[in-house]
Amino acid sequence: MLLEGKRVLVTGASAGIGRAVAIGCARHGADVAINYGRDTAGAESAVAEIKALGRKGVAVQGDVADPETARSFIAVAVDALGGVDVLVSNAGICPFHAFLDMPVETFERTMRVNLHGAYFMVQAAANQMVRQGQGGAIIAMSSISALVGGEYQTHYTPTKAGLLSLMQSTAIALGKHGIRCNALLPGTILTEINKDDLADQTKRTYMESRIPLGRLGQPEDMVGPTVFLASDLAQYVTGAALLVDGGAFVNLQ
Ligand SMILES: NC(=O)C1=CN([C@@H]2O[C@H](COP(=O)(O)OP(=O)(O)OC[C@H]3O[C@@H](n4cnc5c(N)ncnc54)[C@H](O)[C@@H]3O)[C@@H](O)[C@H]2O)C=CC1
Ligand SMILES: C[C@H](O)[C@@H]1OC(=O)[C@H](O)[C@@H]1O
Repeated sequence: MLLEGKRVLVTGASAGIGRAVAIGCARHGADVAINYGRDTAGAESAVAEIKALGRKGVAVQGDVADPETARSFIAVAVDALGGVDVLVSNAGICPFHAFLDMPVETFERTMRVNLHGAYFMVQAAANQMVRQGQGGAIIAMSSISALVGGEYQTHYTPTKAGLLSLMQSTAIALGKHGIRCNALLPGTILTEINKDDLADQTKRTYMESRIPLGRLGQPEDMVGPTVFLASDLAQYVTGAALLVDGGAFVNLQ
């Protein structure tokens, strides 16, 4: 039980990677609070799974783009779990769109959810960890897209590069408090975020062909790397970036 006694918060955890990670952390002994956007049924079923594992669980609705959401999420989590040891800043959107006619609203919303939202969450969780005085771990769900581009992701990839940079700077700012900050860089993981994009069978086959391990990722593939970075096994790991992509990034030819 690598996370026994730890209080873990995960944003955007009603579905996809966040949900798998939240339940996976509970499986490794953590009590878990989840933030979610709109999917109350998904959030409630995730909490039910966490509780079925014998752990505490609580779900808090809120749009991460609103700074107030971060304050209320941390407050409810502290009330329900007694404190915060780990934050997984995971909530994100990727509305695929061409660059030349990118709507201003799509650009701004993607920035606000993915980057501003993570900034507010990381800041609020870090302040709570500093108040507790016991250190902590912060993990941002960045992406392989922090390192490489995407034709229909010109609004999205900068947010993922921004998250990687945020973890590097907060690792420096928070090291003195014993708070570790790291970025996970998933490759292509099969979730709602890319369901429409990968419905194009030609694109899906091409993406699969680029992966040395021979398959696209599943949300469960993100659990082990998250648990590791959240756990004391990673006690000397901060400011790091961990690719979880089946080898896609290094596969030039
Ligand atoms: N699926 C993939 O291939 C990859 C995903 N990622 C990142 O992983 C994270 C999770 O994505 P997936 O699980 O794939 O997608 P998903 O669409 O299945 O899940 C996204 C989650 O974020 C929540 N969310 C969206 N907007 C929100 C908001 N404004 N406030 C609160 N919650 C909100 C959704 O409710 C949902 O629970 C995202 O940050 C994404 O950028 C990174 C690399 C690859
Ligand atoms: C949503 C995309 O399929 C996914 O998002 C990322 O961050 C990956 O790089 C993939 O492009």
